[in-house]
Amino acid sequence: MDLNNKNPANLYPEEDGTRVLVRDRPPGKYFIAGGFGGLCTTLCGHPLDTIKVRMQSKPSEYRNTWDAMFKIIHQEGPSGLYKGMMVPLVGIVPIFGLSFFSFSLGKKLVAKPNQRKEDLTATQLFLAGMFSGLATIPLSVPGERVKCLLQMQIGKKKLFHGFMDCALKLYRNGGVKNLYVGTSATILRDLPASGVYFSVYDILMRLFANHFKETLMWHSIFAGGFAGMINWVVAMPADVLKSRLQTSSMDEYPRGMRSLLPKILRQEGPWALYRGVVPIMIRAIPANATCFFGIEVAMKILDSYFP
Ligand SMILES: CC(=O)O[C@H](CC(=O)[O-])C[N+](C)(C)C
Repeated sequence: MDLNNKNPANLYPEEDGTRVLVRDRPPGKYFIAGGFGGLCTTLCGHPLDTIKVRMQSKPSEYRNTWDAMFKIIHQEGPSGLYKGMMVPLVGIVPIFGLSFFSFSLGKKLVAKPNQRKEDLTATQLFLAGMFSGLATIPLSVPGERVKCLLQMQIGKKKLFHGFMDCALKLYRNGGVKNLYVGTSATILRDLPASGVYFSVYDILMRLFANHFKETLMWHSIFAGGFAGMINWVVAMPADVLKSRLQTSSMDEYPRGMRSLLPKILRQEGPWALYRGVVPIMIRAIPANATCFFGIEVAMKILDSYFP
């Protein structure tokens, strides 16, 4: 699909025709399109996310990705892979919306006076991405806490009956603090990971635009899949800490990461910080490629209604 067809809504050549510029859109459009991208990401990537959380939180039970997948399907049926999906479906849409919205806002904040968005340096894009990661923390920490706990429920006797029940039980049993278990680990994960995610995507799209003079749908899908992979290479160690903290009780690790990290390194070695990397990498490419595919489609629709 040519993103440039008929009305060049999102891309247009500079006067001398040598470069292609990305048109600036209002941040509200990024919120809606980003939310739709989040929906595509969840539908495509949730089963592998469940395998990752299980492997990270119960390492002794699952030998590898396939072992985890077969055990879950054998013991709980295929629906076991979709456990806890209601939270991302309800939560990821606004989180991704906010994430793409605040990245576009972050680009405005880091731009020097008269500097065009297209001329932002890699460092500026990284900072705008970190800003986006920070903006989503208030929503993503409780969302991840509930999602991880639901994904870890095994067997018939269920402690939590859905995401509202889980959120309410956590709140009644420890207040807001209980919902925000794992905040530091999530900050450590999302700030640098969002920084690389958005900067890698934007730089790749710029390279494509300069090389091909127009940007096609597959460029966006490729750049999104690649950005998703790099995002997780950076995010993994903090993600392991986050998953362990968020699937434990409030008093298990009283000093949070400072209690957990030395314990993991002592008992399991540094490679434990990359536990779950296989399912997350298998997930990252299609999940983020579909995310950016969804965003491009949503943007095209929005541009045709609100040029
Ligand atoms: C940690 C995370 O959710 O990363 C997102 C990519 C993915 O694979 O889900 C990226 N981002 C939060 C920046 C939208």
